[in-house]
Formats: sequence, C-alpha cells, structure tokens
Amino acid sequence: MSHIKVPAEGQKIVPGQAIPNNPIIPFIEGDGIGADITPVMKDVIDAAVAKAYGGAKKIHWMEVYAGEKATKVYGDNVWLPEETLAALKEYSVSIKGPMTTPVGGGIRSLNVALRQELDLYQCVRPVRYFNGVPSPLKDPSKTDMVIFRENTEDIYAGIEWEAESDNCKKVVDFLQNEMGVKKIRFPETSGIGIKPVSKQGTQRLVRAAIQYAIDNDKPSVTLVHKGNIMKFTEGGFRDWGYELAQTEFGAKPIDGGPWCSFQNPKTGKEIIVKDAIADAFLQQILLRPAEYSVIATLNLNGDYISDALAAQVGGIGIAPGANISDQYAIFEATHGTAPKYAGQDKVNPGSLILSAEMMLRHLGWKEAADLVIESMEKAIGDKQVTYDFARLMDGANEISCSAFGKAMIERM
Ligand SMILES: NC(=O)C1=CN([C@@H]2O[C@H](COP(=O)(O)OP(=O)(O)OC[C@H]3O[C@@H](n4cnc5c(N)ncnc54)[C@H](OP(=O)(O)O)[C@@H]3O)[C@@H](O)[C@H]2O)C=CC1
Ligand SMILES: O=C(O)CCC(=O)C(=O)O
Ligand SMILES: [Mg+2]
Repeated sequence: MSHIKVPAEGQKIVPGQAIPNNPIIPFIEGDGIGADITPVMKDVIDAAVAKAYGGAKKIHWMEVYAGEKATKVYGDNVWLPEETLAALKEYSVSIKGPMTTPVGGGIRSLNVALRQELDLYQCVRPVRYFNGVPSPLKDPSKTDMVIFRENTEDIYAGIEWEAESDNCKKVVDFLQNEMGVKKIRFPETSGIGIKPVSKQGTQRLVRAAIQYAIDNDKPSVTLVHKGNIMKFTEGGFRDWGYELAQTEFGAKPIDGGPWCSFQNPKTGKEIIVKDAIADAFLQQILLRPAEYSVIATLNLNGDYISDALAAQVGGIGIAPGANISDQYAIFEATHGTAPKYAGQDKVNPGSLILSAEMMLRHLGWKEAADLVIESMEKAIGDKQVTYDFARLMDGANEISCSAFGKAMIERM
C-alpha cells in the first residue's frame, strides 16, 4: 500500500527538460534532529521562493519515508521502502535530513544505500566562510573550497565480513591459500573489508570536479589520496585523475609532472591540477588553506575532509552538500542525526538550509538562492544564532532552531 501523498498541484522535474515553475520535490524528514531542521528548511525556502518570484514559482513538497520514520509508517524493518526509491527517481531532485547508522552491527547506512541505488557518484560539499561565524582559525575567510567526494566506491561501499564468520574464514582462506597473502597479522580474528576503486569511478568524479573548476573560474583541482600506501586504489585514483586531466582537458605537465595545468576555455586563466597525500593535506588545509580550491577525493577521505574543513569555517552546523548523478540529485547536510539534541528545537538548521540553497541553484532559481545566502548572512551578522555559534561568539543572542529560520525570513 502506498503511503506517499502526491501533492494535488505541481509538476515532475524531468531530466533534460525545462524546470517547471511548480516542481514537486520529495523530502525525507530524517532521524534525530531531522524533525527539528527539516520543517525550518522548508519554511525558509518557501519564503525565499515567494519573495524572489512573487508567487510565479513555488515548490510543492512531497514527504517520502526512509529511516526510523519509515519503520513507523510501513512497519518494522522497512527502512528504505521501494516506493521511496521509486519516487526519488521519478521526481529526480529531492532533499533529505540525516539518517542514523548504528555502529558495529545492525543495518548498513541508508544514506550510503541511497547514493548507491541512484548512482549519485558526486558528493559535492562547498566549504566557505560566513562573516561573523566563530572559527578556530586566525583568518577563516581563506578557507574557500569545494569537495568532490567519490560517492559510490572505496571501503565505504560496505563490502566486508565479520571476524570469525564462515564467510570471513572463506575470504581469509582464499587470500592466504590462493593469493599467497602473508600479511594478515591475526587471521583467525580479523574482520575483512574490500576497497574497490575503479578507473571509471575515478574519472567520472574527477571530470565533474575539473568541469566545476572551469565553470566557476577556480584556480586549481587537487587530487587527495593515500596512494603511497594503497598504490592500486588510492594511487590509481591519483594516476587516473592526472590521465583524465591530460587526455580530456589538454593539461600539460608542469616541470616534468605529475602536476599539470591547462587554460580554462571560458576565462583563459590557468587551472592547475595537482595532488596531495591525505595526511599532509589535512595539516595543510589548516596552515595554508588559500592554496586549495576544488578538491577531488575518494569516499572515505572525503568523509573525513568534509567535517575537518567544516570545522575551519564554524562547524558542521553550516556545512551543506549534494549527492549528484547525471540524472538525479539528493541534497543533504554534511552532519548526522546529532541524537542528543533530537526534538529540542536547538540545533543549527543552517546546513540543511544551505543544502536547499544548493538545490535552488541546481534548479536555476538563483534569485531565491541569493536571498537565502543574504538572509543567513544578515541573521549571523546581527548575532542571532543557534547554540553552536552562540557558545563561541561574544555578545550573541542564542536562539532556537526554528527562531533562526524566522530570523532569516524576517531579513529577506
Ligand atoms: N548523511 C547522513 O545522514 C549522516 C548520518 N550520520 C549518522 O548520524 C548519527 C550521529 O552521528 P555523529 O557521529 O554523532 O555525528 P553528527 O554529525 O550527528 O553530530 C556530531 C556533533 O556535531 C554537531 N552537530 C551536528 N549537527 C549539528 C547541527 N545541525 N547544528 C549544530 N551542531 C551540530 C554537534 O556537536 P556538539 O556536540 O559539539 O554540540 C554534534 O554532537 C550516526 O548514526 C551517523 O551514522 C552521520 C553523518 C552523516
Ligand atoms: O551514513 C552515515 O551514517 C554516515 C555518512 C557520513 O558521515 C557522510 O556521508 O558524511
Ligand atoms: Mg560524514
């Protein structure tokens, strides 16, 4: 039985066709703080669209279910209903709150499952500074990067076997006896994980990152990897990335390589394609953030880098993101369900609001997106902020999650 109520009005977004003025946008509320931030996001976005277009455009929101709410609506153990997946595909562009993934046992990540099911291979997470936001850096405005995180492969795909299970024993046996592996230190008690990283997966992600640098007049693309240690996976990512820069974008080696550069066909400026080893990169983003712009990296590195970079500009309370394929897009914040704050109307709704702002730009609704940014800048500038900023800001007025949404709307 269907539990999705399709709005009486509104039109589907069809890939390759013009965006309708009244799109139906599915949303997943999310677990934990999802119920706090998702309604605030919708109110802010509705207000920005109404203000920008005076009624000529309007989003028709359609709730679809996944995570804990799905188990309540559809019954125990239905975490990701088929009709949710079908709707996310049918309506092309959607937004979601965070969903819980238990540590150790239990269900595998529904967030990852959505990315895999819809082949959303780009996880795009822009990291920029908003004036007035408290930051641990002396000059946080120098942090201005966009992370392109590969979203479907790597150890993150969750291909692994539990220690001491029959299947794990089979894999260990295969590795030791058929592949001659001698390096498993404690074979009887090791869990085993597999890290697939492909040329196709790498190159479609690096292509999107380089294209973004071209379209947005960015000076460099940095491939971040741990290819000195994991030569055929992370090292492959680096080599396939450089290969693509040269074969598809005409990049030429600088001083014999491996760094290379090409002229941006739109601006004539030079774009440098370089690489950094992940551990060194994590200290350089703190010490020399201005040297990095577009970042292309593997799935797990991208996860770590997202939260680390977000911290430099004020934390994961304002860290937006998008999961994008050639057909579909699901927008979502970088943070998770922050369970200790669930239901308290306390957390910062900024990440999900800025994810929706990315969605508006994706639709081409620039005027509404600009209003979202301006009103957030004004609310923060007036020191009307949620607890995460208030605890680090002098003279701030700490307001609730929903009050922050209202503070934005009042300033549009
Ligand atoms: N895409 C997704 O849906 C994601 C889901 N998750 C899942 O979320 C669950 C909880 O993960 P956890 O590791 O606690 O990480 P979370 O990102 O949920 O929270 C960690 C901390 O970040 C801060 N924080 C998070 N969101 C906000 C916000 N909106 N406003 C202000 N501060 C915020 C809080 O810091 P403080 O305590 O300092 O106030 C919070 O305690 C896990 O099950 C995990 O798997 C995690 C990441 C992404
Ligand atoms: O799926 C999860 O629970 C965590 C995902 C995550 O941390 C991320 O994508 O940034
Ligand atoms: Mg994460």
